[in-house]
Order: sequence, then C-alpha cells, then structure tokens
Amino acid sequence: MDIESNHSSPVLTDPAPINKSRLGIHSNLLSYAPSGGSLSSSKYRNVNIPRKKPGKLDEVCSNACLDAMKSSSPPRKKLIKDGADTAYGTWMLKHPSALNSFEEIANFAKNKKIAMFLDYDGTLSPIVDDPDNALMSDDMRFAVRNFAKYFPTAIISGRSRDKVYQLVGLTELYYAGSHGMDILGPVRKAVSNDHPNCNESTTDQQGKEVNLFQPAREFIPLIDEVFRTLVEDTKGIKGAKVENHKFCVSVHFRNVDEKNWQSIAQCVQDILDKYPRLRKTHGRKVLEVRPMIDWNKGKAVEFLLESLGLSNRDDVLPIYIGDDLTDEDAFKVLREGNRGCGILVSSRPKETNAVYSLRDPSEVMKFLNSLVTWKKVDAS
Ligand SMILES: O=P(O)(O)OC[C@H]1O[C@H](O[C@H]2O[C@H](CO)[C@@H](O)[C@H](O)[C@H]2O)[C@H](O)[C@@H](O)[C@@H]1O
Repeated sequence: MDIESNHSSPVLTDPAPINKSRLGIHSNLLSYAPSGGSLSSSKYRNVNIPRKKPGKLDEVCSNACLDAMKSSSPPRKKLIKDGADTAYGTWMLKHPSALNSFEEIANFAKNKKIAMFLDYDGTLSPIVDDPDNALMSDDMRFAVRNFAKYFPTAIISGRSRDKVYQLVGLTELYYAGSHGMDILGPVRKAVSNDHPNCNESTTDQQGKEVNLFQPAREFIPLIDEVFRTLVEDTKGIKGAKVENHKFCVSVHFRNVDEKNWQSIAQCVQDILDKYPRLRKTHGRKVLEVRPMIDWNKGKAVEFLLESLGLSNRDDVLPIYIGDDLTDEDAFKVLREGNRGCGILVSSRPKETNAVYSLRDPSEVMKFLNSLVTWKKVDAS
C-alpha cells in the first residue's frame, strides 16, 4: 500500500471490509439501504471546532510528515521496475474498472436517479506540475456539460470555489470549493434553517436564487494570515508554491527537490504550532492547512444530497469520482451509509474506500459518456 497515514484525518484508519459478489459488485450496491446512515439535519447544527492538544515535538511532527510526503510519492521508475502492471492487475480485482463493470453499475442504477459528484484535479484534468495549468480539455467540458443535462452533478474540489468554477466554466453544475467548506447549492429551506450562521441566500451568475454554505466562515482572516506567512516562510525554498483557497491553504512540493521537503514540512508544522485551531491534511505532493472543523468532502456530499432532496431515498444512486486522499472522506460516506459508490481515479494501486476504479481522466470521460448513452437508451 502506498497511501500515507493522514495524521489529522480519520480517513483510512479503519477501512470498511471489502465484500463483493461473484460479479464484483460491492455489497453496497446489492443492498442499497433506503435510510441507512440517514442524514439528520441536526448533524450540521453545530459544526465542531475542537482544540488541538499542544505538546508534540516539532521534530517528531515534521519527521512524521516527511515520511508521509515520501510514501505518497513513490518514484515512477521504481514502480515500473517492480512490476507495476502485475500489482495494478491484482489491485483491480478488489477495485474493478468502472468501465469493465459498466453493465453491473447500469443494472443497479436502473430506475434510480444518479447524483454525480466529481473531484477536479486528477479527475477532470490531468495532474501537471503547475496548478495554474491544470486545465480541463474541451472534450471533457463537453462531456460534463452533456452529462449534467441528464443527472444532477456537483464538483467538489480542494481549490477555492471561484477558482474551480473558473476552470470548469459550466453554469449547469453545483460547486463546492475548499474541500466542501464553501458550497454554492440549491436553496432548500429545511437545510438552510438548520445553519443560521453558515448559510446565506444569494444569487448565482444567472440570477437564480441559491444557497451559500460556509461552515468555516470565521476562519477567513486567519487563513489569509496563514497564506501570507507561508508565502514568506517558503520563499527561499525553490519550487515551493502556496495557494490561498479562502478556507484552506495548499503548500505544493511537487517541484521542490526532495532534500528540501523537510523544510516544507517544518514550515507547515510551525503554522500548526502557532494556530492550534488549524490542522494539516495530505494530497498529491501537497500539504494543506485547514480549519479544525468536522467538515470534509464526505460531509459536503451529504449536505448536497440533502439540499437536492436526494438523501434517504432508495431511488437515488450517488456516485463520487475522485483521485486523492481527501476524496476518501466522500468514498467512506457513500460506502458506510450504503448510499452509493465511490470510484477512485488511479493508475497505480492505492488503499481506498472506493468500490471501483478508473485509470485516468480520459477513462472518467468515457464513463460519463457511457452513462449518458445508457440513460438515453433507457429513456427511449
Ligand atoms: O480536490 P481537487 O480538485 O483534486 O484539488 C486538490 C488539489 O489540486 C491541485 O493540486 C493538485 O493538482 C495540481 C495540478 O495538476 C498538481 O500540480 C498538484 O501536485 C496536485 O496536488 C490544487 O493546486 C490544490 O490546491 C488542490 O488542493
């Protein structure tokens, strides 16, 4: 397994047992529970802000972080030499290709409404060295736009909501930025009334009334301060890049020489020491600093389902497609609640709570197009 331990997240600490039928369908899909793991609106009422216990030695923390940074970044050449294809093939027995398993998924989705949740980087756009160049192809944009005509679709990204909207550029979708801490979704009174301090009624680009949900709103000035500090602290580290996502900050080390990763880890650790209400998570060659609140992409999926009037319904199949550690929170929610299925985008074996897999964004596009074709035939 190449996944790193995500010290500040419950992700993957207790993976649900994988239980598949002969055909490879996850048990979730065979026993769809209408009210399993039901989402009570009171869940959102008090978004928890626990305090971090002080006392860990900086050195220990940044070394643990460094190990995690290394284990999440195996050298490509080594993987190939070690027989990556065999390992991938074995892994795919556990997480079959959503394309090869399309018939099974379609059978299960029959007479159900699919709700689609899509991550952005590594899912809709290929991973590239410069985050500013992570562009979605026109074909992918066309596919997502077309898909959204048939199925409610939301993008849930680690990037700021504005940035991901700018990159995707489709008004037909719902957007959640900052790992779900900034959601622009449909107005739904039952949800809005439960979150007086997090919700705000507003209008979208088309003047349509929408609901803005920001459970970490109070952290905006702090995150801005952290962003500026990290820019300053990392400016001497060649290749480091810091992004401000309004509710979280990304510190990229993709272009940093490995001998300087320790310095990156230390800069982040210094922030955590200074601001105990913040925590760190890991992504693909990126460390992220975010508010220590009980909110993540999984909670965002639950929130959007409820906002769309699609939670607790046995005629709804939520599907989440993502490539990163932070997407595991969403896979887990769908898996544990028997509510739907996760699809991990990965071309190498990874420990995951997703049921199925797809190799790369081009396969994601094929899968979306296949669902549209299937839906058209089903409807005719
Ligand atoms: O949740 P996502 O939409 O997948 O966003 C997660 C992070 O994506 C971006 O970083 C990743 O993609 C970059 C471009 O391909 C790549 O250079 C980087 O190494 C990856 O970590 C984004 O820049 C981050 O801020 C997001 O948190």
